[in-house]
Amino acid sequence: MLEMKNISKYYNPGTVNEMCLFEDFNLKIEEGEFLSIVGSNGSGKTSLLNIICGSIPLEDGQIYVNGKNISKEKEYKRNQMIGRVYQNPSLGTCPNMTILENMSLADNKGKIYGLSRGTNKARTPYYQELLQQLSLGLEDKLNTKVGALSGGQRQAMALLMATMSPIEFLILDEHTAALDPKTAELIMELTDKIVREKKLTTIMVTHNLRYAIEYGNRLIMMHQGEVVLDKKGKEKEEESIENLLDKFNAISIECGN
Ligand SMILES: Nc1ncnc2c1ncn2[C@@H]1O[C@H](COP(=O)(O)OP(=O)(O)OP(=O)(O)O)[C@@H](O)[C@H]1O
Repeated sequence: MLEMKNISKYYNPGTVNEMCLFEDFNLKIEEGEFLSIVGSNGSGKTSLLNIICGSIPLEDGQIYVNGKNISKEKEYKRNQMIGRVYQNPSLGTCPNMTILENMSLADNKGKIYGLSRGTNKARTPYYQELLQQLSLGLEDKLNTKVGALSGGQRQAMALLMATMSPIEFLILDEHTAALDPKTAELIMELTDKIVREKKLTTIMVTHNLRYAIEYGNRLIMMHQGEVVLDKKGKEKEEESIENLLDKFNAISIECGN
């Protein structure tokens, strides 16, 4: 379980550009939950993910994982229990390395030789088996540089690589936003399959309201650093794109947009 308690986050603190994004923010994510996060631009979605991953500092508050306070843990340490997939497919893979080398790198995540370029030949059949599940034919292109793959193929690999080592949390930061509709659909189906198989606690930021409704078992909407809608279970199942759009409109009107 992940718990964010009394979180305060300021950007540019102590300067004329100081901006308070989160003030006494609280969020609890249960083990095995698949949480979709939607919200207007600038509402704090990516900052929230960065706070969980330890990529940005906090002014105040604590983050607990299964009761353990990890607020002071460095990003690289938290990365051992977190798999993250970004909007840009290049960020989750090394374009100058081959598919085999990338798979090996992900396999070695968290180990002392984790940044080694060398590959463990004995693991090759296992990597091929994993790649086969993508149904993209990548298992036959092990020596192809990842930079030569399409965005969709790279994102499928990024997803596979992020979830190869044992992790507690999968963090998806608009991971289908840069893909064409058909490829985005494929990546979402693949995401759902991996999340179910590995029973991963998942946090997905998306601007795609249909994906937010269709996938996962909890949906929150953020606005100006606050959760303005939180639906779980049956309530979430009954949620519709129209309702979400109405909520978006209501928020915009409140803001005078
Ligand atoms: N490094 C930074 N320095 C200063 N302000 C920042 C920084 N990063 C984010 N912000 C501000 O914090 C607010 C929230 O940004 P964030 O990127 O978390 O929003 P978001 O909901 O992910 O937006 P989007 O949907 O556009 O990706 C915005 O007003 C943004 O300008």
